Amino acid sequence: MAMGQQAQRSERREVLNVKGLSAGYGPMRVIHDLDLIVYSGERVGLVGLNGHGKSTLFLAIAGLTGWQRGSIRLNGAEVGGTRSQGPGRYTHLVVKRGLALIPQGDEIFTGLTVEEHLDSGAFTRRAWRDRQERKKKVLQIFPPLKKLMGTAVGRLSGGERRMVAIGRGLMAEASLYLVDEPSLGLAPKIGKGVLDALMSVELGDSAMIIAEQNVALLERRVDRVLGMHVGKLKGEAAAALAYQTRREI
Ligand SMILES: Nc1ncnc2c1ncn2[C@@H]1O[C@H](COP(=O)(O)OP(=O)(O)OP(=O)(O)O)[C@@H](O)[C@H]1O
Repeated sequence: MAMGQQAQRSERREVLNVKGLSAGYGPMRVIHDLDLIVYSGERVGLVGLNGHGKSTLFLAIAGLTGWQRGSIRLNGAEVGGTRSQGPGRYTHLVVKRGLALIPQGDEIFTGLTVEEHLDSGAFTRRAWRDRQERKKKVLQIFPPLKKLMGTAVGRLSGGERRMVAIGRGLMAEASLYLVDEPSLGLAPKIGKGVLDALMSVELGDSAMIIAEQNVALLERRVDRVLGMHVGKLKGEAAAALAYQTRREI
């Protein structure tokens, strides 16, 4: 790592600090004793084959797995621990602490318009107050949505729906954005366009983790790529899965 980069990292804040996280569903353990730190301003890629636990890691951060244990600090506050009262019991608190989860499969409501979806993403008081400003930013990132604001999402193409789902996540006043498989199910050119848009998001003091099976879409465009294999992170050292790009500082 270059000296400048090292200095820059030491000044950066830990947005996410995961220690000893295990998580799963019923008797099945999917995540195994996982550690991960993500700093403010970082865009991190998470790659790995189907079923190796990328989505489960995101769900665990949001408190949505069947069970979990271990520490998850979001902006310095503990949001992890044992979830003995069922999935989702504390998710609203994690969201208040600064999490925006953009789940795999869009989770959109076909009868609502594009604008209603975007507004629904501005769920904190501050994000709601600033929603017009935030919508403008989302429309700069996804210009095709401009003409579709009054259109019901059920009438949109797959690529447009994905833009709505991601745009809704970006409406939150979040400091950690978890984006699960943004190119999934899209034609290659459309998927690349969605990834381009995610790369253009100005993170400022926030951070983003993008889970993606298509490594080529992340290559040289994110700060780090981590590989996920059978519920464990294969850090920057695993050449086949992980590499680090160096930004000009
Ligand atoms: N809600 C659930 N209940 C039970 N098992 C689940 C649930 N969600 C995921 N799993 C299982 O957990 C394991 C990890 O799945 P996960 O979705 O986290 O992997 P992934 O790396 O994100 O892959 P994909 O890209 O397919 O989502 C798989 O064996 C999957 O079948």
